[in-house]
Amino acid sequence: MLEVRGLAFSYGDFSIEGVTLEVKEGEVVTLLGPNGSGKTTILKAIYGLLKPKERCVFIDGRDFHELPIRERAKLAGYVPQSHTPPFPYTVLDVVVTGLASQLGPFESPGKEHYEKALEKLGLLGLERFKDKPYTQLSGGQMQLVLIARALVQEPRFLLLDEPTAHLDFKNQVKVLGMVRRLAREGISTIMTLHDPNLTSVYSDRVALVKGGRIAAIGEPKEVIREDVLEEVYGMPVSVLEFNGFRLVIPGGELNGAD
Ligand SMILES: Nc1ncnc2c1ncn2[C@@H]1O[C@H](COP(=O)(O)OP(=O)(O)OP(=O)(O)O)[C@@H](O)[C@H]1O
Repeated sequence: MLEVRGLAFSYGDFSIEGVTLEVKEGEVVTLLGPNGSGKTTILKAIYGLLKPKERCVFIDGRDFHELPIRERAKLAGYVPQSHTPPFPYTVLDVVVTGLASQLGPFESPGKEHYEKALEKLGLLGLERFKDKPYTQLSGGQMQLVLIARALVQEPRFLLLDEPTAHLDFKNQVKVLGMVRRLAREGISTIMTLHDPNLTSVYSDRVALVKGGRIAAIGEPKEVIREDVLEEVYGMPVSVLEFNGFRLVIPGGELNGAD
């Protein structure tokens, strides 16, 4: 289990305060909230790219940020919103960099590492791009490659920052379907999303983030509610029930009037 206990972080004029959540084995937890509410900051602070004010991230009771880098890489994989490698790597090389922490200081990746990378590219339908320069891919293709790079580590916890942001509808469903499939294998995901409908369909639990704090947390049916979403987004919404899922559509006037 991954536990975040009272995470606090400050950029100066923006603070994260008292973020507490638990992610069990095979659970998918989504951070949902307005632009600038702090979702990416929370994810980066959990992963340790930003340093929280106090020790606050524990996996199976062990302080995650204190563990050696190799062990951390086996436990958690992080996929940023975007990433530009410093060299014109091929797609396959970018995926192999996900294994960097598993190699010795002067060790080059071997056949088995490339095979593993190719397998993860296959999972995302990207084998045909393996020799293409990563920088020549579309935004959505780059995002899928970054997911493959995290998967190649075979971590127990995946931290995905807006994994569907640049993806067409089919690829959104493919990536989130993969997140669910991994969850069945015991791999947990914490991700940020912007679409309350995808959030409702693919999450076990949802944390609504507002102003650097968790405004509400629970199963989709508990928090994807008109009163909660109206409070968090400051706009009218209507929530419908369909096949057991919560579907959110804009409320009020559709011409933009409040
Ligand atoms: N490097 C930085 N230095 C200073 N302030 C920052 C930095 N990165 C983000 N912020 C500020 O922190 C706040 C939260 O940003 P964050 O990226 O976590 O929000 P978010 O909820 O992920 O937003 P979005 O949905 O737009 O991606 C914003 O006010 C932002 O301006």
